[in-house]
Parts: sequence; C-alpha cells; structure tokens
Amino acid sequence: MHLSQTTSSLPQGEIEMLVVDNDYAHATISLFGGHILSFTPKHDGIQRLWLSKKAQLDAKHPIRGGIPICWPWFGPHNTQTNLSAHGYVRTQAWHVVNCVDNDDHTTICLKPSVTKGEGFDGKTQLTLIISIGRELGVKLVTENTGEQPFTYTGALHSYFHIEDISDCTVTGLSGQYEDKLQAYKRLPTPMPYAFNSETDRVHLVTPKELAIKSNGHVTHIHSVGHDSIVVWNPWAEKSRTMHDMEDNGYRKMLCVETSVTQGQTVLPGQQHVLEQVIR
Ligand SMILES: O=P(O)(O)OC[C@H]1O[C@H](O)[C@H](O)[C@@H](O)[C@@H]1O
Repeated sequence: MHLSQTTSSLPQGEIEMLVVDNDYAHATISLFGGHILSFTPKHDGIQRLWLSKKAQLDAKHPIRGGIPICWPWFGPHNTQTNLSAHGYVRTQAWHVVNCVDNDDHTTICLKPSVTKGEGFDGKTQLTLIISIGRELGVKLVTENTGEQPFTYTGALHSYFHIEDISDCTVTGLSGQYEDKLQAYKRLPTPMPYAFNSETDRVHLVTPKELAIKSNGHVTHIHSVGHDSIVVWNPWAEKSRTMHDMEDNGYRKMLCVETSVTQGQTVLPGQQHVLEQVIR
C-alpha cells in the first residue's frame, strides 16, 4: 500500500511549521528548534504530546511543550552559568534535509543551522530524524566530524499529554534517582510511581521501555542511547512563576525525558544516537 500523505509548510506566529498528515497520523513540527509540537496517531485519535496554551511561538524563546531538543548540554551549562539552559539548538532555525514517504510512515530529516556555539567546542553534524506513522520516532544523531573527541549532554525533553496528573503513574523505572529539588540527594524510586507535588528527578537507569498510564490510556516510550531518564512536573506553585505555563497546565502534562545527563563522549568519525519512540 502506498502511503497517502501531505506535508505542508505554513507559518504560525513567527515560526515555520511542517504539518504531516498521512494514513497513520497527524503531526506538527516547528522548524524553530527542530521541535515536534504534536503527534496524534489515527488508530486511536489520542494526542500524545502536550503543548502549553501559553507557549511562545515567536522564534525567539524556547517552546513550552512538545519535544524540545536539549543539546549540547542538558540543564544549566556546567561551567558558564550565563549560557541558556539546555543548550542552543532549541532556539535555532532548523531546515529540512529531506522528507520521504515510506509504506507506513513519513520520514523527515532536519538539521540546525549551526552546531558550534559558545560553551561547546566539538566539531559536529547534528541530525534529527523524525518518523511519523502509527508510532512517532525521534532520533538525534550527533556525529563527530572533527579530530578531537568531545563530550555532550542532552535530552529529548518530551512533554506527554495526560488527562490528569492525579491519576497518572509511570512504570519501568526502578533503583535510585537524584532529586534536583533536594540538592541531588539520592532516593529510591517510588512504587507505584505517582505524583502529588513538584517533581524534578534524574533517574540513573537506562530502561528501554517505559509507560505512562493516565485515565485508562497507556503511552509507551522506547528509549535508546540514554544514560538516564529525567521526570519533571513543575506543579502548581512553580507554574505560576512561569510566563509560558497556564496555571493548571501542570495537571495535563508530564515530562519523561530520554536523556544523556552524565556525558556521552563521541570519538572522531563516530556518532551517537539518542532515540525515543512513542506509541
Ligand atoms: O524551563 P526549561 O529551561 O525548559 O526547563 C524545564 C525543566 O527541564 C528539565 O526537566 C529539568 O530537569 C528541569 O530542572 C527544568 O526545570
């Protein structure tokens, strides 16, 4: 069967958007940030990603929701505190390298305009390969094109849409996590993993399969190439301090991030692939 699809490009606010509508799914991708904003598979019609109603689509600020690409560092820069959190590609224009129709999915390949920036010396090619079918595949390929090794951190910082945070659990995590809200204190992963307050945790484990259960629906997350999983929800009080978050938005979202927080070294001529598949 040939896939019937349309990929169109249209401006929304200040940003250029790709809209993919094929037999299997509908998705939108912002070229600002190489940022997937929505993904709804047609077999169940359930939106998997959350986008803040107050997200700034001005091609200047990071977009709150969807899948921000954090690279070449995750969180604050480890030595230069003046640099933006989560690196500089989420606030850059990306361009389409190609867009291919396969039998059961559409593949879109994007690259940022610049990979070198203050705070990172590596010589690299960075490629985001997005696959839209029954599942959403996101692959971030970091290639070392220089003559020196470099180390990067980063994340596929996915914001998942949930019905209600008070009826939401995560499965697949175990062992200890570092609590960013308690000076990285190590604590045991809660079982069951439910939410009743601000959460910002680095789980130092590498499960391939995770699931978010919310109001009878299960979103499956497959991860590759990560050294940790970050789980984040700002909860009510912090949300009120964030200009791009509706007061009750935190109830509808949970970030489960396929992450490299400990540092991934890439040798000359080698590449590292960080991947998340959502279904
Ligand atoms: O507000 P942002 O820069 O997009 O970061 C949002 C969040 O990202 C990650 O989940 C971090 O662990 C959090 O500490 C941070 O607050």
